[in-house]
Amino acid sequence: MSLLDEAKKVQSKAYAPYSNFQVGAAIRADSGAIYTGVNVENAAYPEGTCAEAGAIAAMVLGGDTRIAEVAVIGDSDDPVPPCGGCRQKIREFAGPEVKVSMLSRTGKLLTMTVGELLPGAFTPDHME
Ligand SMILES: O=c1ccn([C@H]2C[C@H](O)[C@@H](CO)O2)c(=O)[nH]1
Ligand SMILES: [Zn+2]
Repeated sequence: MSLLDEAKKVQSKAYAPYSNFQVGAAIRADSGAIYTGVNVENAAYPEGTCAEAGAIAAMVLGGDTRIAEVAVIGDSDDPVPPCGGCRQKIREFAGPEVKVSMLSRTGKLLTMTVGELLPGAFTPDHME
């Protein structure tokens, strides 16, 4: 199954009663393992979490810390890009060359690199 199919498979498990905007994300780690996540909203709106964040948490729990590829699917007519916070979260575990594939509900596909999504990023390298 493709990484986009993995994201699609979990999308309907999203808990999004406030926005009604269900998002599924899938990460392939360098190890080859696949991790998925969905957005989980909260009555206290700012406490909601993104699908990408859920997939990253699952990845870390699974023992992986390097991302090889990311896929995101949203309920929109246009491909759903990761929010700013998720771009930073992804960059922590992915180099600028890593591809992020974004799919709309209508099947439109957009692929960008992490470096294109977050140019000039503050990265772990800056902490050395
Ligand atoms: O890439 C994205 C964009 C949005 N959302 C979620 C956050 C919120 O629950 C809902 C509407 O913004 O979609 C994600 O999970 N990932
Ligand atoms: Zn986000």
